[in-house]
Amino acid sequence: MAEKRNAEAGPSEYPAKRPRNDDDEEDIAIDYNEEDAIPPSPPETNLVPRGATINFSALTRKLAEARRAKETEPSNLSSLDQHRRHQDSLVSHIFMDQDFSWLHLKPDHASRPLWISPEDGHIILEAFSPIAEQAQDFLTAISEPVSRPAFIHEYKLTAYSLYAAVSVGLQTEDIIEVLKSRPPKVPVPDSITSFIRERTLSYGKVKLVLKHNKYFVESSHPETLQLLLKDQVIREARVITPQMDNSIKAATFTTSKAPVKGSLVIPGTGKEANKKKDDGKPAAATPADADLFTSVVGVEGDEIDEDDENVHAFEINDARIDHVKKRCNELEYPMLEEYDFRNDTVNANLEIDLKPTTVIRPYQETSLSKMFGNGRARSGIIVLPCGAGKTLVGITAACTIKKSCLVLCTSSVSVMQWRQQFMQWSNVTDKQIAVFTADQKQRFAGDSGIVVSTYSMVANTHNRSHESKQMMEFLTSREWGFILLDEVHVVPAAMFRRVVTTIKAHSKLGLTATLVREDDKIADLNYMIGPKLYEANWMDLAAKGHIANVQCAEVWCPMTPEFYRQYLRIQNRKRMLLYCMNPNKFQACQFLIKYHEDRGDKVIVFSDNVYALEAYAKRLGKLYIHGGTGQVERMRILSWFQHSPQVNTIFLSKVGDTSIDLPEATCLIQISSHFGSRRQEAQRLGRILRAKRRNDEGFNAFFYSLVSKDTQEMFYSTKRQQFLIDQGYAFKVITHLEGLDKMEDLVYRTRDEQIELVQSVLLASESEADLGSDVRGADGDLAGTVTSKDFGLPGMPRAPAAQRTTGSLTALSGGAHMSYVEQNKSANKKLAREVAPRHKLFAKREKDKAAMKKAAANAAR
Ligand SMILES: Nc1ncnc2c1ncn2[C@@H]1O[C@H](COP(=O)(O)OP(=O)(O)OP(=O)(O)O)[C@@H](O)[C@H]1O
Repeated sequence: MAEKRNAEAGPSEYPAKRPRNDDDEEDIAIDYNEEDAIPPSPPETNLVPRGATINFSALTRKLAEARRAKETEPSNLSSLDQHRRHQDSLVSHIFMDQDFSWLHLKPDHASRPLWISPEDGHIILEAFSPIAEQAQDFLTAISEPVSRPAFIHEYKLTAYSLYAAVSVGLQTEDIIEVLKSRPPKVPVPDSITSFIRERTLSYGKVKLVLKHNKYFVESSHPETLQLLLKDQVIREARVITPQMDNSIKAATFTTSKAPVKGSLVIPGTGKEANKKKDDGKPAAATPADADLFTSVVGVEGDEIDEDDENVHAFEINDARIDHVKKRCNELEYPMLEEYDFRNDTVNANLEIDLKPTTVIRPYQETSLSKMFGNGRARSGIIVLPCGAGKTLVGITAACTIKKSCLVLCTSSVSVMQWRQQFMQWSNVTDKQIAVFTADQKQRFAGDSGIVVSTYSMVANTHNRSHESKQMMEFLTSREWGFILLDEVHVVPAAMFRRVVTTIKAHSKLGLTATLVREDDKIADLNYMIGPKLYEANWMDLAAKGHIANVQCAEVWCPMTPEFYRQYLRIQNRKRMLLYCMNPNKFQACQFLIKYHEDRGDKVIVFSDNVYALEAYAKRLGKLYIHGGTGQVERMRILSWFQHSPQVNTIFLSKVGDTSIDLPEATCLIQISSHFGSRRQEAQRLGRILRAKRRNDEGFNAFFYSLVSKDTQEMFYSTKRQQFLIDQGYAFKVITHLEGLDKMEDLVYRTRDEQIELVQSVLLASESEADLGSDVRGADGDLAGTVTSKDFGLPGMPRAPAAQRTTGSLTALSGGAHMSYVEQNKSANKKLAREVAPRHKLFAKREKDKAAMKKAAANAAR
């Protein structure tokens, strides 16, 4: 369904201009499809005023009465009786089934920061409590953060979060004990303790370990292995060697087990969450941190305590791994994957280390301690905010494992960045690191090394060139110690499956900032990659100066009468073009650019809609980059933006959402975006979180979303902000920009100009309204022309005077048409079968192209 909508939404930038050939298929489109790609039109009635009235005095009165009633409650009533009794109280009808007044507060509840819902496992934390920080560490380990604004945080206990907790070494009784002890204001409801017991009983009891190139199912609970071996699928997959007899005791053999070094402490409990395994050293904010880091990235073999007594294992056949994993999942004994890399003598070591000058930050270290806490590499996902340095986390992990490593990312730009960062942070040599992209198919020298590639290059199974086939053989025929999956959330699960099963890797690490999808596929990652090992708090990192403080604002721009009339009249996609091109938005954008340029900020303006992008950039005299802008031109513009005081603003289409590292940027203005995508909003914000000046005193970065008032855009805008609001960002609403009216050279000031603008929008073809349908660039007619011809920037190399074209040879020969539905491969296949509709599509495209050329000519006039 999501794919279908996506196809309807039009091709996204990269695929739209690339021929359907494996060698050009390295980039995957930034995919904001999922449920909100082409969402149903929101009802205009959803544009509700933000301050509904509540009768607080009546509510307070009723609450006081309820409190009085509770104080007179006989104490020997069972909780349930009390519950029922309160259902009849005056306040109950207000809170309905959310009336939890029957849960008695502990006498010292004011100093306790937690409240746990007995019904759905939601946990509320008072973030202003003195022990909130430690409680937060514990809560992020056992539950999913739902929302973390400044004062009150919300978490949720889920089966997956408990799976993750167990996987990083927490034990059932420890979780319950910590929860029951100091923090909660109310006794922990029985429903919660039994949920935790039920869910953690089997989780984490079984591990899949690759040792000496053999797979073992390992557990410190022999009865669990016995139970598994009763299952036919698992029994048949087991390898029986002559040394083992048939009893489980003999069939399992003991193996080494390392202590867990990281731990979680709630002060006052006197209890560490993983006390049973730990040596008692607290993990956070103590001098032992240095040791912890050593345990993470530089463990010597003899630091591991051998505890051969308790761990039992049986070997399973390599070929049956997938079956066994699947079966264990079905039996509710999901296998944790751990790689005992130091005992792997079969795979060659890779002699790489972090450079002595590389210092990883505390949160990077903590995240890695979750992966390497027991001396082995656990597979899973680390979630860090945009710009927080996920790349270095991945590189440190690779330097710890010291085996061949495959890095997969989303675009060829990222591939080059990963390679460059490996060179920057580690002592890896040129010969040890290779890239596999459309243009370069390198192999590393020697037995071990690093390959950086894209998901598409590895997952693609069609139309491979001879060179690519050979490269794939190289990748699939060997055993990888480590696979690093950058931006794990963007790849549809089907794609993951192919990548994860094609490549034989001992351990997997997924990195992302936004573990959200609008569909339900995010849960697949638990099975495909592993549990979430760590998730950082954005606000904490901002407070500590690791990422910038950002002021977020939504600027409401009223539609001009001419634009609004057309907006109400038109029912097709052009409505979107109308709210993007609203003259008041134009003016707000111009004003904000000027205001921030004058303050010394570097501004990025984002527009998903390429028509609007070009129109704004040309009218305001700024440089722009979109999918059709050639690589050289892109690099030139980005370099001017970074180094020239004359280029302080650039316009970017969604090609700039991810992978563009511009630490100079300090202000973002969003004029058009992809419907309700929460992920895109967060990734865009990420462009300014890495601002170089973030540690200047009182420094703030700025993020503006320009929204045309009383249009669908307001609905989408609210939805988009949700992820960031949950991370603690507050969006201010600006309804009036002080000083805008007095601005000189304000564009579209007169009614005539505005009417002319609305006419040109109406003349534009409907396809111009597509988000990211960057076909102009594919035709090579407009991309980059503003940058090379319209701007004479003294002191900068001038682009050649000749007309630029950015189309490839394939495009010239007509092959580019194939890329129209590139993003949806199954749809491509379908189209290939259905000849007639394909012709129609081509005919429509020709029509669109002609209309576009006409519009471009109009715009140029
Ligand atoms: N420990 C560190 N010391 C110094 N600089 C660091 C450290 N970690 C990260 N950085 C810098 O922070 C910036 C952001 O890092 P990186 O690009 O890895 O972020 P990211 O989390 O991958 O962001 P995004 O999700 O937006 O791609 C880079 O310029 C990087 O060099």
